[in-house]
Amino acid sequence: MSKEKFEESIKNILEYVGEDVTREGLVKTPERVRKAYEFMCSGYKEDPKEIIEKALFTSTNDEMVVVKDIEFYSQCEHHMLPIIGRVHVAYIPDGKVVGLSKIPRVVNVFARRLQIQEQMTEQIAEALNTHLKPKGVAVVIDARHMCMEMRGVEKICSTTVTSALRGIFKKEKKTKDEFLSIISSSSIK
Ligand SMILES: Nc1nc2c(ncn2[C@@H]2O[C@H](COP(=O)(O)OP(=O)(O)OP(=O)(O)O)[C@@H](O)[C@H]2O)c(=O)[nH]1
Ligand SMILES: [Zn+2]
Repeated sequence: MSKEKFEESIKNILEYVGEDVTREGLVKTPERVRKAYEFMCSGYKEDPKEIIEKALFTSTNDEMVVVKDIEFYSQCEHHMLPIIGRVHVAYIPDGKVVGLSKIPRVVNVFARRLQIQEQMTEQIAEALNTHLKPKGVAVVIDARHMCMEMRGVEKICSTTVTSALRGIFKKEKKTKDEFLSIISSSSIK
């Protein structure tokens, strides 16, 4: 789709809500919104395989690696309103570790799309499981949904927690419990 068509759609929305699209503050709004959407949906153009495989390092470490409190912004696919939260990721290496920064990068790939939280949780776990091939991977997301706060049911104190477990995290309660105890101190601010 062309940039012009996108911007025309935003003008239509502004008119629909009763705005004067020619007033000073709004003249550049369609262009600004387009650029914001290009950024917020840039994850569609990114490949998690490339991100992970670029920074794999041989390691004999086989203890749990946890990257917690990775903040993210996404948008729900139902209302296109923000989902704001934190992702906690753990894996147990099997001969290879991944560059630490690549984990938040993978989170961004899936956050910067239209999402539902359950799918985003699965996609992060699946990408790491497939391309890092660890003994196990665990992903927990704790998030606020603006479609449940700013409108609709209007519940501002409620957060949603989702998880995806693979390999040893699924099989061994001890491993899962260790992960849960490491992330238990985290909460959304
Ligand atoms: N499972 C799941 N549901 C979500 C997520 N984000 C938003 N939703 C829900 O998607 C549902 C869409 O329901 P609909 O009844 O079609 O939409 P609606 O009339 O706007 O619903 P209300 O939000 O209840 O006013 C709502 O219950 C939202 O809370 C998500 O990440 N996961
Ligand atoms: Zn929603």
